[in-house]
Amino acid sequence: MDPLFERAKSKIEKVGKVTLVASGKGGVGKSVVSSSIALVSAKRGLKTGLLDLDVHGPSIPKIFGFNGEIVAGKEGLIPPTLNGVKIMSFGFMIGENPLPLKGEDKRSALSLLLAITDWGELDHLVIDMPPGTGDETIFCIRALKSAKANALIVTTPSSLSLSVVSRLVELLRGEGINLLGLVENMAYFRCNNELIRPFGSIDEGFLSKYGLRVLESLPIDPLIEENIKSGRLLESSGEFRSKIESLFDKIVG
Ligand SMILES: Nc1ncnc2c1ncn2[C@@H]1O[C@H](COP(=O)(O)OP(=O)(O)OP(=O)(O)O)[C@@H](O)[C@H]1O
Repeated sequence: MDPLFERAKSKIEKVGKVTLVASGKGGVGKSVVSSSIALVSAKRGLKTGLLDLDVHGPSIPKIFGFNGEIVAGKEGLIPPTLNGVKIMSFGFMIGENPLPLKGEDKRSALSLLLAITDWGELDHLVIDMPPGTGDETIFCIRALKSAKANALIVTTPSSLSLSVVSRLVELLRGEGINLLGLVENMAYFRCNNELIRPFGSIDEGFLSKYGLRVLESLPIDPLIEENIKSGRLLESSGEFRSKIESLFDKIVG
């Protein structure tokens, strides 16, 4: 038994609700969706944390516009609170530098981050998982499964993005994680009142084959990029924001 791994697991087990946000491919908007869910969760009055477990490409500090330093207290690292959300990320330790870890060292780093973060009291923890179905995703799923987490898979409707979703579905279900469904991101935009879906639609046959449902379809919102640059993700993005609120109602209620 690895004591660090056990400590990491027990920390997460104490949280009321845990939402894992996973994706088969990188770049589909997993971090944007996790951050948005966490912001809505905090706005609804839940004590909310957001944990970025992406070792190689952590985006959460950028999305929240955080450049400060984190501090350690008696019980561990104290996650800074930004826009009502407590956030923790490898990005705080490495800044813009690469984290050249492999195999066992990477797993130890993930256990350490889980074990030494002092969340205090939390109602809801949103976890931005590493992308893909590799080693670190499997490790994180095993560390988090005893917390009775619910998972979401973020994908675009493109055939390439969907081609890896099935593997992730099987991985999550094989590890006994409750999979709530898919979030179809960057699914459409509106032009002259016409709804355009540049990547097409998710095939019904695919959904029924894997027993999945699309929980929400999110638009391509050009304001997101601007909002990220100013550290205010959900500011003034009407349709995207209302869809995230509706997604939150479906997954947390
Ligand atoms: N609905 C959207 N509309 C417009 N831009 C979006 C949308 N969702 C995400 N983006 C943009 O797409 C890019 C990738 O998003 P994000 O970093 O969240 O992806 P990711 O899946 O977490 O990637 P990775 O796992 O590789 O870190 C970002 O520049 C983000 O601003």
